Amino acid sequence: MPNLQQLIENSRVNESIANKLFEIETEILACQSSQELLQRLLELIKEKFTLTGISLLLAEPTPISYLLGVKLQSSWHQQNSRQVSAETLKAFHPDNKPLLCNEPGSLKPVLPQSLLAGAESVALIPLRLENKLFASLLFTDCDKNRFHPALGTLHLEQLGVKASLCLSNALIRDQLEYMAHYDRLTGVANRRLMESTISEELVRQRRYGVPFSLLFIDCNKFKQINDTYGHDCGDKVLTYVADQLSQLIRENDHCFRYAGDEFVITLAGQSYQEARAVAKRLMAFFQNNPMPYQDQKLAVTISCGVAQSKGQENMDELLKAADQDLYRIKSAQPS
Ligand SMILES: Nc1nc2c(ncn2[C@@H]2O[C@H](COP(=O)(O)OP(=O)(O)OP(=O)(O)O)[C@@H](O)[C@H]2O)c(=O)[nH]1
Repeated sequence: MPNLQQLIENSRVNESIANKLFEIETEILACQSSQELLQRLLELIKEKFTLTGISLLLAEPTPISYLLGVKLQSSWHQQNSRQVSAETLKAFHPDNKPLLCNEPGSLKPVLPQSLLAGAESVALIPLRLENKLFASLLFTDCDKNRFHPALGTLHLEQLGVKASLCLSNALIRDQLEYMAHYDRLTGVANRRLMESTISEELVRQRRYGVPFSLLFIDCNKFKQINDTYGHDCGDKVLTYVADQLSQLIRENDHCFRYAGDEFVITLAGQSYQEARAVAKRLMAFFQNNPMPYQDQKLAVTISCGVAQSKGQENMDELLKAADQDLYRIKSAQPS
């Protein structure tokens, strides 16, 4: 039977842990995005619970790949997270509860190399989104007894549930932000984001006198693709075009879906001649690279109109000039 002194000491420890969890929850609730939340969560846990190491194991495929896609390549994710198959992760949490282990060797396949050296015991805490396992928080400690399997996991469960709830909130914000600015089918930015990008570029051009050009792009005979191969194939073509365009332009250029089969690319700091050269390069790429579709190669080609801002015109005038150039190019093509 624990004596009174021990009970008082236990309750003091519990209260201290509850306070730390409350502080973490309060801070992460204020985060504006899921990315900010994950970063802050890991920093706070490591600091408040003085862990040897901490990392994030992300279930692959993730239920939010369209939100995480690009972010996974960031240096933060490279250093602090790791993708693990959803099946492997699920096997650690058969009852959705945290896993404690002081035989870290058995977790070697999922333990990041950087944490392996100082790990004598490990805790894995499941994070869930809409009832699906999304990730596991991975804690390591140099004390073999810190995460001894015989210990209770109530506090870790609370941490997992609270972090999951806060993450769900942040993801709703991310999704709203994404829907407002990105095209769900192709993943490239939408017309709304295009408008603010062009406005900013025009201001920059007027202030610093740097050139600014844009391309107005249309897929050739797209209606025919839809009519011949079906709407799903048409959707794949649009995604293919958007992916290729995004990869073919520079980091500070941007690709937007304008409408239907039309895309706009902004070329920061590029003159008319340079923009023409980009247009030529993009059109040639599609001429030479038909889209793999089922067991065929589908001809997918584009036409590009070009316009350069001279510093006087507004966004609509600039887009109109590029559209007229596109019309001129399309009219010259054999039907
Ligand atoms: N599959 C699919 N089709 C779309 C989408 N949005 C628009 N469309 C179709 O895109 C087609 C565009 O047709 P047009 O503007 O005539 O283009 P086109 O056939 O490429 O004609 P040209 O530009 O003269 O070569 C229309 O049939 C639209 O229904 C979409 O998200 N997915």
